[in-house]
This record gives sequence, structure tokens and C-alpha cells, in this order.
Amino acid sequence: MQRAALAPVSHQPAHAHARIAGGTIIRPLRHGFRHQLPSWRLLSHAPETAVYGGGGARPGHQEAAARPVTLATLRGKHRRGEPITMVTAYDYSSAVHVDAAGIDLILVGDSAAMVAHGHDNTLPISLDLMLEHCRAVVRGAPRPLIVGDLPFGSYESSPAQAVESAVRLAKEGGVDVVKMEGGTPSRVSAAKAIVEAGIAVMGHVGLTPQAISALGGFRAQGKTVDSALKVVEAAIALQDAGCFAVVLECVPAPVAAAATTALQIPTIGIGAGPLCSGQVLVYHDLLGMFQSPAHSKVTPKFCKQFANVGAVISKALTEYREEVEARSFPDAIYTPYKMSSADADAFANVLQRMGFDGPAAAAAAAADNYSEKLAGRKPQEMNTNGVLTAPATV
Ligand SMILES: Nc1nc(=O)c2c([nH]1)NC[C@@H]1CN(c3ccc(C(=O)N[C@@H](CCC(=O)O)C(=O)O)cc3)CN21
Ligand SMILES: CC(C)C(=O)C(=O)O
Repeated sequence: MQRAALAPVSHQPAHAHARIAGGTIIRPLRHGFRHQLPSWRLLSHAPETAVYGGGGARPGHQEAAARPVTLATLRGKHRRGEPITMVTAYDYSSAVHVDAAGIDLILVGDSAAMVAHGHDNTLPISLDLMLEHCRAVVRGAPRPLIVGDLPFGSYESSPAQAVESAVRLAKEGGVDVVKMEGGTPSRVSAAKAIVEAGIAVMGHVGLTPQAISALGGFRAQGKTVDSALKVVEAAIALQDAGCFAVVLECVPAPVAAAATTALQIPTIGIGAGPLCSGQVLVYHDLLGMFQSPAHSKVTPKFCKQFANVGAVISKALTEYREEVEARSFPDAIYTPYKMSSADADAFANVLQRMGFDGPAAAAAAAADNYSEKLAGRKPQEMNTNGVLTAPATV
């Protein structure tokens, strides 16, 4: 599939990895792997209709026509003043939904520690666990650019440690780019080292949740002149280090506006107001996944709930429980595997001859209701042991 857009070769180090080859933008990491390892060719057991495992990238599949988002796509949007969209995802099914919604970027965020694993903050998640989340998301979303979050403890010690961890996210996690928190000189050096290693970096300033200990909680940043200047300066330093974009988290709108105007690269806001180049929200927050009073207390107030998915899930689960308890599920429609009545009779006879009278009677009674001769007809009432209590009526 020939991709149409041709990006100008950038002078910026962060963009250097979007190579041009024969008029086609090659995504060096995730899509590079896909082209080397086409699962539908190498796996003889892959069904013709394979969907899991990246069916979307398969030639001839309708989604193969969709052009994957690249750094060049983002640069184009930013140049034209078009907002950039980003959402977190942590697993295959959420990634499928985010891809289908046409979102530009997926962040496999370390917020997974909280929303997927139930921790109170983002510190506990390991690089190995982040890699599992990244791999699942990559399989679900062939179109968006995928950002892997460097977790706490995986990049602070040295630029070498940062490069090592970023390489693992790209190589083992299959992500396109990485994100790291902070704009102090040591973080800027780490960002520069990762970019020089050939992996594009998204910066993250303002509220950096991995610094919860030093910040004294999930607190908005940049609310005084000094701290506002620090946020903007950190963003500029990250740009100079070669970052292709910067997340601005929990800062007042004037701070975000100043940073967005000062930078040549896009800013992605969360709790930073509308004057950013793009926006990001946590998947579970925007869907309204957590409804309990305890959870709504820790849902940031900047988050709009675009749906009430948690209520839909709770209702469905409750109805399922009630129907199983009432033995109204599964009924005949959801009991699809049929035995011929001849086989069912023979089966009951064999059981009886072996001395299993109870099981023989149960099999015969079930055959009256669920064998092929009555396929699709209404099941009979069962007693509390799950045994049919009346012969089938037509
Ligand atoms: N579900 C979820 N959504 C997020 O946006 C998110 C996470 N988890 N985990 C990682 C970080 C932590 N984030 C947070 C968490 C809490 C507040 C919060 O409670 N903020 C206060 C305001 C604090 C202040 O005024 O200084 C609020 O009431 O919104 C903000 C950002 C954003 N990120
Ligand atoms: C809140 C966003 C920006 C993030 O870093 C995460 O989800 O981990």
C-alpha cells in the first residue's frame, strides 16, 4: 500500500527517524517489525479471517488503506493549526476502540498502575509490566502513533539507563516513541540521549505524577510567576533536547498558552486548558468507567466524562448474574451445540446399561429440550438442580 504524504526531511533530531524511502514514509519501529514479520504469512494456522494479532495491517484488509499516523502527520497538523488528539490505552480492546475513533496518538501511560492495577499512584508499575501493556496496545491499534511511557525508576539514574529502557519499550514493546516526565537538566540529558539513540521522545512537564513524593501530592503546577516560568523553561529545554512534543499537565491556561506559543513543537494538554496544540485524557476517565464515590474523588476535576460506561457495565453484569441465578440464561438460543436425537437416545441407553440411571435420565430429559429435533424451541423450566422438570411442549 503506497502511502501518499511525503514529509520534508527535518533538521530536528527527533524527526530524523521518520525516514523517506522510495516516496514512502517508513515507520522504523512498530511498522518495520510488521513488515519483517507478517504473521499471516509465517503462521500457517492463522485463519483467513484473522482479526487478533494485527489483522488490521493485513494487505487487502479494509483498514490497510488507512495511513498510519507518523511524526510527519503530527507536524502537518501542528503546522496547519489542527488539534492533535491523544488518549491512553492499556490493553488490546481499548486500543481497538481508540484506533477506530480516529485518535492520533495512544499513550500507554503509567497511569495503568492506577486505573488497570488499582494502585494509589503511578510509582509501583515496572518496566516489564509496561512492556506487556505496550504489546497488547500495539496489537490492537495499527493506525495511531503509539507512545510508551517510561515508568518511575527506569530512566532517572543516568542517560544510559534512560536509553536502555527506551530501547526496550521500542524493541520489546513495539511502541513508536516514548514519553518521560520532568524537565530538570538530568531529565533533559536523558531525553537528548534517547533521541540520539534514534527513538523519538515526548516530554512531560507541569504536574509530573512520578514526582508525587517531592511535589507532596497530585498538585497543579505553575500557579506562581516563578513556577510558571519554570514550566515554560523546562518545555523549551526539552524541545532543544529534540523532543517532538511536550505534555503540559495541570497548569493554568496562561502557562499553557505561553508554552504553546514559545515552542515550535506541539504541546499536549491535560488539565491545562484549551490553548494547547492537542489534548490527552485517561481512557477510563473520559468514558466514565469508575462510578463509585471513592473513585470519583480521585478523578481529576479537569476530566469531562463523555460517557457513563461504568453504569452500562454494572447494569449488564447485574443482569447476567440475575439471569444465571434465575436460570433464564442460557436458554435454547444460547445452547447451540446439538446432538442428533438418535445419538442422544443411544447415549442415554449406554449410560443406563452402565448403571448410571440418574445421568441417563438427565441426558434423556435434556435431549427432549436441547437436541436437534427441538433446536430453537423454548426450554422448559428447570428445578433448582438444573434438571428439566417437564417434557418439551411445542
Ligand atoms: N485516572 C487517572 N486520570 C489521570 O488524569 C491521571 C491518573 N489517573 N494517574 C496519573 C495522573 C495523576 N493525575 C492527577 C490526579 C489527581 C489530580 C487531582 O486530584 N487534582 C486536583 C487539583 C489539585 C490542585 O488543585 O492542585 C483536582 O481536584 O482535580 C490531578 C491529576 C493525572 N493522571
Ligand atoms: C496523564 C497522562 C498524561 C499520563 O502521563 C498517563 O496517563 O500516564
